[in-house]
Amino acid sequence: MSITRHLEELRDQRIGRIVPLVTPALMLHQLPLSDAQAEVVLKGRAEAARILDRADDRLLVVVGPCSVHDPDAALDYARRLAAVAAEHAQELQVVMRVYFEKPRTTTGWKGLINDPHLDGSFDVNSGLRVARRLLLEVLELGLPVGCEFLDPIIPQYIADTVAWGAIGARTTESQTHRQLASGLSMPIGFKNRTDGDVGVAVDAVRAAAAPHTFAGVEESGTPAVFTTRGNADCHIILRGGRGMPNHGPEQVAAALAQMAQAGLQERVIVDASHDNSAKDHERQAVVSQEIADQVAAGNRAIVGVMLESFLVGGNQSLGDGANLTYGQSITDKCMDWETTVGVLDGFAAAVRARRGAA
Ligand SMILES: O=C[C@H](O)[C@H](O)COP(=O)(O)O
Ligand SMILES: C=C(OP(=O)(O)O)C(=O)O
Repeated sequence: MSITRHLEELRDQRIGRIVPLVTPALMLHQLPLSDAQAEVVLKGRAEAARILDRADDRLLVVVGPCSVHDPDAALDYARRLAAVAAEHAQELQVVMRVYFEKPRTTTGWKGLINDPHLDGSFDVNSGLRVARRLLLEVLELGLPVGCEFLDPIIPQYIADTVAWGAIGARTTESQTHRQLASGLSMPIGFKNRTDGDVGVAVDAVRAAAAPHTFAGVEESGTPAVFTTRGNADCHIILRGGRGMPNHGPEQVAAALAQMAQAGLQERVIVDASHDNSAKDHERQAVVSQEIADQVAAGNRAIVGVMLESFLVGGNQSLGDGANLTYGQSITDKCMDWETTVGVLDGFAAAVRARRGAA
């Protein structure tokens, strides 16, 4: 058997297509951060870290669509959010959820970077460009952004714009993602596992705090061995699991006890969506109130909340990508804008009450 034939039969047996990908360096050169935008990121990261350390008694509020599928609608949302964030700046640090990578339970649309035209054409080069442009536009409004990191090379294209990051429930247990978090420049929240297990998120926080060495891709696109310094700003996010919530006082206390037992700072972000609201957007406001009540009663370990919110409530099916309702999610159900404003008012009032109780 010839060597060529040998290789043909050995390699890429299940690869259908390979398309060249723009390098991170080229994308950063074409879409650079301005000084003002960089300031928003740096300030956002520093404020988030101070809140996590309880040196700042505000709440970190990560709020925005489940996923971005229409950059115009996301920017429209960002403009409204920037105004409300400024109103509540004394009580809340608002970070907009600008999520481009969707982890799926089985299959489904995997986000704007993976399939920006929403039609299965998987134009990842455009997806990265559209995503980075939107991130810069949101920063231009003075609003820091939060992203979930899923694919381990995507941070090279966008991480410089991100003030706070998440590792999702499906990847919290993954060594690859813990290593990635250990080298990321912003605070990272680890969700509890989809079955509700909080221990894996606690383990993840410990793992990500340590230095790691692993293979990755440099800004130039060259493969490289990275050695990280460890990320001290990691924390857990309670999102419920297997249809059951874990945002109540007992479950929050139990999660904090697990953290203390592991020698970690007692601090937690609570997600009002996902299994804490049974993925029902109308329940999110109720769950938010239940979280706000704990804050108002003096719980200082609840340092932040996560909300899924968009212009229009609920969600819609992507279908063939045509005739979509403007401003409505194509992934998880979101609270509508008016409800979101009320929920943010409620969290700001809870922070004032907590201060009063201190
Ligand atoms: O938050 C988003 C979704 O819950 C997550 O991506 C999983 O979605 P799926 O179960 O619809 O695939
Ligand atoms: C995917 C998400 O959540 P989880 O990992 O908790 O399912 C999300 O917040 O978009």
